[in-house]
Amino acid sequence: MDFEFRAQQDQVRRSVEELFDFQGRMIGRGTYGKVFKAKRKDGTDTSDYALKQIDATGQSMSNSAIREIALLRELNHINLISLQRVFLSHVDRRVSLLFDFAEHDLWHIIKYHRAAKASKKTVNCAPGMIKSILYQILAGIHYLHSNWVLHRDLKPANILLMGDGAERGRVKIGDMGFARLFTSPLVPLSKIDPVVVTLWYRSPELLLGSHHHTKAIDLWAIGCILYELLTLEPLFHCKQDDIKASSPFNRDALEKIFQVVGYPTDSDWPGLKQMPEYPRLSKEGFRAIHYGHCSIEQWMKKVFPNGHPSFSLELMKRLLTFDPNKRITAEQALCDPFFKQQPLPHQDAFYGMEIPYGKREFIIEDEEQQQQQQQQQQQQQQPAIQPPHPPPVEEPSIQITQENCHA
Ligand SMILES: Cc1ccc(-n2nc(C(C)(C)C)cc2NC(=O)NCCO)cc1
Repeated sequence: MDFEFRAQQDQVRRSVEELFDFQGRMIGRGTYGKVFKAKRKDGTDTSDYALKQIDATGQSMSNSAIREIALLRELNHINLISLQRVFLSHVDRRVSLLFDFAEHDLWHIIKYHRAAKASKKTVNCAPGMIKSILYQILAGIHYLHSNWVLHRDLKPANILLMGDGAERGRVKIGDMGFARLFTSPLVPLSKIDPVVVTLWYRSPELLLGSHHHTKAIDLWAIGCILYELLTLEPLFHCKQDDIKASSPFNRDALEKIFQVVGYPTDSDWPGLKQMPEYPRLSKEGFRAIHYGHCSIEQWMKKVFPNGHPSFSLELMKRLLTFDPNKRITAEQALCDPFFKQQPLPHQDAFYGMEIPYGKREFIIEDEEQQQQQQQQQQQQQQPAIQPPHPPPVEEPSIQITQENCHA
């Protein structure tokens, strides 16, 4: 090593601790390390950032940090989280990744609306909010898929939304990695962090043991997220899966899917019989006859007897198609007539409304204090009644441009 050059570099190289203030402002944590809300100390830039400190202790941590850096430095889209800087610390062998900060995410937004619904409080939302969020998710995933990148873990906690500011209401798809979380068994995870490993968004082909991760698994997850945005309830709600589950087959998750979508026929899904876990279906007692009356039409008629302005049954059916080869692609979904009908998808999902959601809460390190934090969170989650928001003024919506829709 050129120690003289290194000494020179150390003189000019500023550590992340010197440049950014983030102590005591943890907003997330996983096996990878922790995420903090950070701000530049020198005031040259008043933006907030998300600082991800990866404990590069083990080989696997370093590998995942390298994989994350290598991937994100190649990606650039307004609907994807963007990596701003990388800090490597020789001293504590730590890798710090600086991302743009998103004040909100769909896990917290849905939780807020569920709490409001439960306490019969009115929350005013812009009529086009769901359509805008769906369109932006599809645009980000279309970009990923165009670059042969799969997300593989799309769920509300990974759909971030920018708060007030230049990118107000913009979706930023991330991969927060909360699923691989260790923390004290004393404190139930679901109370502190977004949901741990969940099967609610897992496609039928994955549940039946498919070894091929395809773009279609992301579109199935988007169909599940759309339903949850519309109803505030997860569509395929089933017991959380044990992280170390030996087999991809999960009876509860499949039962829920068949109850909603119906049982797949050979013509629906010609490849069904070739799925590795297909034999377990009959062994576990699944019979087509049990789901003869089940279909998405039936299910949605029960949920929305009078329809819903932000709901397209056709698009939902195309997203929740059993056969991954027949499932709609992100590009096709962006061209769906649903996005050409009023209200058009606005670039600001919160357009025409005040943002009622609270700011991100800081996670207190000390366990004993975590209990206090939970009580505070539960008290604070009761939303105030929102004043009516100003009527929307006509502004350009997201242009359905050639880049998004090769109709
Ligand atoms: C090991 C690893 C972890 C996360 C990512 N990843 N992938 C993405 C996509 C969705 C834009 C492709 C985003 C990220 N990383 C993050 O979102 N990091 C922010 C806090 O964890 C990649 C690789």
